[in-house]
Amino acid sequence: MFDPARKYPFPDALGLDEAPAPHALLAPVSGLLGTWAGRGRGGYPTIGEEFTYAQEVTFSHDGRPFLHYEARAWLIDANGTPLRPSARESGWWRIQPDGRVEALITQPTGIAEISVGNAAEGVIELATDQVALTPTAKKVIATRRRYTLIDEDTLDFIHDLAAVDQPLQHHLTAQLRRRRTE
Ligand code: HEM
Repeated sequence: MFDPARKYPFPDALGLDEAPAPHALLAPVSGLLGTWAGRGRGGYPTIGEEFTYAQEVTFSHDGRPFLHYEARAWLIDANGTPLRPSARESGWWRIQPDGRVEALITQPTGIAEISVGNAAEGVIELATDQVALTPTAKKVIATRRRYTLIDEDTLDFIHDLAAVDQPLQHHLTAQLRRRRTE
């Protein structure tokens, strides 16, 4: 009989050594699998002073040719003390046989991005193909992201933003380190 309380029988894997095995199409992004944490700096012409933030990012899969992506950030002061929650987002990165990536990413600020790009040799580049906004969301026109695996434990991230009548330009730069469980 169907038991609704039963645990989901197909949990996500966070690493290559976990079941299920990653789908072959995930090869160009398999180095991202796992949980990453680190710090970044950000700014934008409309928001005054630059800010420093901490961030945690997780990429997982369930054996099919897409990644589940989840990220949350919080602002910190010069000592690293948390100040307040900041951006959160989650989504799906669909990997195509030629290394193209189609990403769907949503944010609680009323922004949904459809981004397309490419994954090759540890670099994943994504740029928005479409942005959908809820009626009260800030006017985001485009974003551009680049994730660079510096080594197996280090992930650099940059994020450019065209929004609130500003041209595409830097919003965020971060360096994340792989979080190991042992
Ligand atoms: C690590 C991720 C991010 C952090 C830490 C961050 C941080 C910030 C901060 C601190 C502000 C100033 C407003 C405030 O104090 O809350 C801001 C504004 C903004 N951010 Fe981000 N952000 C992140 C990701 C994003 C993403 C992914 C987008 C868009 C897709 C985005 C779009 C915007 C926009 C449109 C504004 C408003 C600018 C304005 O109204 O002048 N941010 N962000």
